[in-house]
Amino acid sequence: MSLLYRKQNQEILPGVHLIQDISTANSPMKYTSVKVLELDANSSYAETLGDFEAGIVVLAGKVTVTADQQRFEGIGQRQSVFDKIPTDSVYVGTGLPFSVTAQTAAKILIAYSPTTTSFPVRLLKGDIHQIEHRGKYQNKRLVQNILPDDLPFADKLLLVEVYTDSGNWSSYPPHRHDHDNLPTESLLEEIYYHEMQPKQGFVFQRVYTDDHSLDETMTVQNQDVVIVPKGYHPVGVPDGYDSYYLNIMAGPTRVWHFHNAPEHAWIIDRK
Ligand SMILES: O=C[C@H](O)[C@@H](O)[C@H](O)CC(=O)O
Repeated sequence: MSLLYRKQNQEILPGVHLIQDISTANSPMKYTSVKVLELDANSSYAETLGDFEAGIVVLAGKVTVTADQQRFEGIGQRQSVFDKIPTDSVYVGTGLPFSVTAQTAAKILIAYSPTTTSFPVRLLKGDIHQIEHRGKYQNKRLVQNILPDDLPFADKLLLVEVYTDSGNWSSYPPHRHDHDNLPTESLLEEIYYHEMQPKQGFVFQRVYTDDHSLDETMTVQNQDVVIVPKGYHPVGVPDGYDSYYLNIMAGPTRVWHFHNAPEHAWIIDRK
């Protein structure tokens, strides 16, 4: 079973192009699903959620989102993820209908997690994102938190975007969060939606468990998705290219407590 899902490009509605669609139907994931859509200007996508909550992230362009009688016009803060400007998102609670209409050519990511617990629809403006500059030496990365565990606005979903510049590593030193052992470690599945700049770039991502029963190293390309049902999941970015990924995490408890691989934890302690 590969953990790597290559980008597709299927016009599912007039002007609506499906880039990724990963769910329990075509993956081993139980808590997380994702769609990535590219919308031509003036095209629309609509859906009614079943027993799922959703986070709609405006990766690029400007859109209008309607959900549960609310309307959020002209949301989206950037033309490319590599503008490194925190963007806008909309949280939609379980069982509700929503629509997205593109005002400009746009790209959206819809993250889903199963739940019957209802939270209110909410606009998550980019300017509330908590920004972090993590790492040192060659593991520096910029983290823009979209829906972190200290924002009590969702039942299961956690959303974060990470920028890793040329020659650096992220999700590094390797960590896992696949043991339901709070407060030490939480069990969270994870989905990585990747983009590269320039687009022909690639990154290496390894997903592996302590016993190496799972140990897959992938060459990941622009708009590919890597799923992390369990295990450590470091990302290495070759010289000359910059990496972006958006992480969707969810599990039994909506808290991010991770465990660093002990043999690599020294990386953090360097002065
Ligand atoms: O577990 C979270 C994901 O691996 C990334 O969001 C990671 O934390 C990003 C990073 O710190 O490099």
